[in-house]
Amino acid sequence: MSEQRPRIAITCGEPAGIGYELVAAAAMRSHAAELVAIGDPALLRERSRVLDGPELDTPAWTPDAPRQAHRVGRLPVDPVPMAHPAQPGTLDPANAEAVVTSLKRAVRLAAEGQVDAIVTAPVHKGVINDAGLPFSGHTELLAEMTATETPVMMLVAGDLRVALATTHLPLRAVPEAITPERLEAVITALHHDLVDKFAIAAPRILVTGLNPHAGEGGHLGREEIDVIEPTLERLRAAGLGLVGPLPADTAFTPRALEGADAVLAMYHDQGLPVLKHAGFGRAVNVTLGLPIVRTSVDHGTALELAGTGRADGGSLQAAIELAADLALRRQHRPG
Ligand SMILES: NC(=O)C1=CN([C@@H]2O[C@H](COP(=O)(O)OP(=O)(O)OC[C@H]3O[C@@H](n4cnc5c(N)ncnc54)[C@H](O)[C@@H]3O)[C@@H](O)[C@H]2O)C=CC1
Ligand SMILES: NCC(=O)COP(=O)(O)O
Repeated sequence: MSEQRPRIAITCGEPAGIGYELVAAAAMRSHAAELVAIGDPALLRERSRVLDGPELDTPAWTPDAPRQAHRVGRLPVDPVPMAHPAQPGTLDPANAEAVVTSLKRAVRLAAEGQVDAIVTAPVHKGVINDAGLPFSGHTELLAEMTATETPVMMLVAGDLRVALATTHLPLRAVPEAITPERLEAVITALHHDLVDKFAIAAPRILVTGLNPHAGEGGHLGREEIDVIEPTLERLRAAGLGLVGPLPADTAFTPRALEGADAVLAMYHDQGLPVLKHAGFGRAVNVTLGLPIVRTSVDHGTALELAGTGRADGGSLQAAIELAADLALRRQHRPG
């Protein structure tokens, strides 16, 4: 089969944040993939002026455009104009609808096969909700739009992969969200995509407990005994390589991680601080369990850096590279 250069749609994210200038900076580099932005072309040009070099060229793009190689300094844009002129560092709920429209357009393009992957720059969840648009995160929106019951958020920094059993929930809602059904679905999706997307033949997954010391035999919480351990037992019987539930405080020590392909943490701030300590600036957020390829950066909108040209584009670069790899792997999948 002949190899087709992947076409990647990049959403530019919150217009008051660093997304637009990072996307413009990415377009100033060469890529093995074709890049198409979805967002406000005038804002991309404006933010490209804070970077060293000439202004970005932003021709209009439509899905019927022929495939072509990326050209440094040129970024075709599927235009979604902002409602108000965007100011770096100043959130404006009037622009939230355009942000969400860009995302939805990207998901539709991927679902229809017009693009091979999507990469998302960071949005500001708060301002989207302030605008009256209920929004917990890309992960949840992607799941809803693709009818995916159990999306799995996984961040990757080099060899370290950290997936989450729950995503954007208040901490007090976490224990009751960790049901046997949810845990089984998350672990099954994680195992499946480590095999299918990351070509790991027999993944070994470390699973943390929820409570300190993994519950200390039931004296510090019973979720390990009542939910996690029985679920792991069932899945081990089905052949999955699972270790745990492990006390989370030592699950990420180099010794515990030896031979592990991923760690499944029970909630956002149990797993992600470790991952970001290890690889902030080069890590990638990838959503597993979806019928489309989606990667994203490891950081947020960094409002205080917006418009300065000083934000680090390493994670966006890594997200583009991983999206291209995953899209190519899909092309080569039999059937
Ligand atoms: N994928 C997404 O859409 C994500 C969105 N967010 C959103 O971002 C907003 C702000 O979140 P925060 O917790 O403040 O995280 P943040 O990542 O925006 O900022 C945390 C710290 O890291 C620095 N930083 C972030 N990105 C950087 C970069 N590229 N180069 C250099 N320094 C960088 C910031 O200056 C700040 O000191 C929130 O609304 C959150 O929901 C957060 C994470 C991911
Ligand atoms: N901390 C990662 C994060 O919040 C990104 O979430 P999402 O918007 O990619 O679902």
